[in-house]
Amino acid sequence: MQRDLRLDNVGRRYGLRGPWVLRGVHLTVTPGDLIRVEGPNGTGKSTLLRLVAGIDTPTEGRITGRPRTAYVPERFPTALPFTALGYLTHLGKVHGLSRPAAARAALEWLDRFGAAAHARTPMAQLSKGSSQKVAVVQALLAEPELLVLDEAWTGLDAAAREELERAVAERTADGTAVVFVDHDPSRLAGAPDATYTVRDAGLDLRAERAAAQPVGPLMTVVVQGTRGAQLPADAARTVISAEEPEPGTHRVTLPASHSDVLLRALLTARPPWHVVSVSQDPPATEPRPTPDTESRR
Ligand SMILES: Nc1ncnc2c1ncn2[C@@H]1O[C@H](COP(=O)(O)OP(=O)(O)OP(=O)(O)O)[C@@H](O)[C@H]1O
Repeated sequence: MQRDLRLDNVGRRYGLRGPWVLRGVHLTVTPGDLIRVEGPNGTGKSTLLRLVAGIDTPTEGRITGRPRTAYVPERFPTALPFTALGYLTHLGKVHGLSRPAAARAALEWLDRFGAAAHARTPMAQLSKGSSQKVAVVQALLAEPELLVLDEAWTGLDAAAREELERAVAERTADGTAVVFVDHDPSRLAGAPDATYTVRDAGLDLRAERAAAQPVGPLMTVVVQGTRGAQLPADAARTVISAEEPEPGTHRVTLPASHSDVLLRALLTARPPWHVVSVSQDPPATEPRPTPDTESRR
């Protein structure tokens, strides 16, 4: 994603005299942003996501800076005359891959989501969960610059839900912007750069990254780099807090779901970083040592 997607004074209503579902909405999505959208049922979250995804146009206002976008809709059409693999290969070709490359990527993604066994199943015969995996894979396959996920975790099994969290962390670390709605408040906890609430047809900024209270499991990772080295940008993006207790040694805290991305970024950096320790943080009910007391030990 080269530049920002901007919604300027955007409004949307259905029908000439329908009530305004959204009005006066301003939103800027920058590369690598992870943005959560929340709000009660029927307030306009899906309407907003369809505008952000570019599959709907505003009744008033402007949307500029459209990047290459992929979208997982709240309801994915299943009655398509393809097998899962046939459908995904077709989409891969639409996104510019050769047929063999598209089929290979589709199979790899289906495998990652535990659905490789259903590759040759006609779409109309897939279970709800497998069909949702195809919905997610069609979006990831496109290697978009902006990924829009409307309740994409709904219907996935636990392993696939985790895999999607991992994929989102990987994509955002690579500069893809992700805008998502999910009914589970702990989804990607601690990771969003911003959380917006749709309320009274407007969009309120509820929390920015610095103020977000992570509630999911956290990890603490201690790493050593060369003296004076800054954490690589890809790694820094995943962390909630970081300190340098002594020169060259960094202690970072991050959502456990992002640890793979952090470790990969550190180990593939040039020169690579040395990982000293990785530990799951104690549950929030146990007192946690403050950075101050730790550094005095
Ligand atoms: N295609 C449409 N035609 C007419 N009205 C629509 C259309 N899509 C949405 N609406 C109306 O717009 C309002 C907002 O709907 P939307 O689906 O965007 O809300 P939501 O917050 O995503 O809801 P939910 O949490 O239930 O998914 C609702 O009153 C809905 O009935």
